[in-house]
Amino acid sequence: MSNFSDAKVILEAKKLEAWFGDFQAVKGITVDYREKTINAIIGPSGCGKSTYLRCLNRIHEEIEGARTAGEVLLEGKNIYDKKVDVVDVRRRIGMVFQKPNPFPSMTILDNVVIGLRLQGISKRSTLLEAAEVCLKKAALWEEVKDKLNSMGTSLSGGQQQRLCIARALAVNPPVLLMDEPTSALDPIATAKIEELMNEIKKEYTVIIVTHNMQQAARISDFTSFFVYGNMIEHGLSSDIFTNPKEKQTEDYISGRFG
Ligand SMILES: Nc1ncnc2c1ncn2[C@@H]1O[C@H](COP(=O)(O)OP(=O)(O)OP(=O)(O)O)[C@@H](O)[C@H]1O
Repeated sequence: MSNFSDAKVILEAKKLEAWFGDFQAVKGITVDYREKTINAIIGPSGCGKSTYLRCLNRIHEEIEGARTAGEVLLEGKNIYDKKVDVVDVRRRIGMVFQKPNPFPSMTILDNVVIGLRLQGISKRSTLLEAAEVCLKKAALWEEVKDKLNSMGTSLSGGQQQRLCIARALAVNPPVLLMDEPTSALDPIATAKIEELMNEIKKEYTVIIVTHNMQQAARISDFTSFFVYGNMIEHGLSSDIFTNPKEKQTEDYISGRFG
């Protein structure tokens, strides 16, 4: 099995810290993410996984009283640099949330192409072509191709989540963050999303928070194990799930802790 040592590093967290007021939720995380890999983050509830993920595209700072320290380098450039445009950061590091959140007043088509429209693309044929490509990548095209003008919210939960994935992919982000994207879905919808992740990783780097260790083991190339804001262990998923270095990781994956 590949250890991905030839793959280019696309995103790096360096001594990344996060606070809510005086409470430190993320405590100095340093890690590299390689291009076209799936990276899982696992750990007990409340250990800072979502907060850490939200620091990787500067969404954390939107919460009142929240702040960060350290650096996140996207293709070598610190996204926390004062000169950096936050909107551009969030375009290049996309996000899919736990609960599917299609824009309620928009059709399926408009949901997918909203990011392109905001970039000034208005030609209908270009938007339709882009929508088809993204909906195919999100494994939703066959189910919606005859009803692109129906409301996004008319779809099932699993379809809505795939619509949100298509929407995130439309602006071609090199990195896609996913925060428990299947936890609100049934096993069939979950399996569909796991399948499409193998397609997504041909072009994108994915960082996914999941509570489901079988899911992490099945779909990810690398796994990080977090406890109380610290990263206890990070490595190839094949090692973490079969031969972890740290006792705490072993206890967690074997269900003795957390
Ligand atoms: N808006 C907030 N204000 C204050 N504290 C918060 C806020 N959001 C999260 N926290 C705290 O920060 C810590 C980390 O929370 P976070 O949601 O990142 O954990 P998590 O590992 O993603 O948890 P879970 O697996 O349960 O989703 C927790 O102690 C939580 O109570």
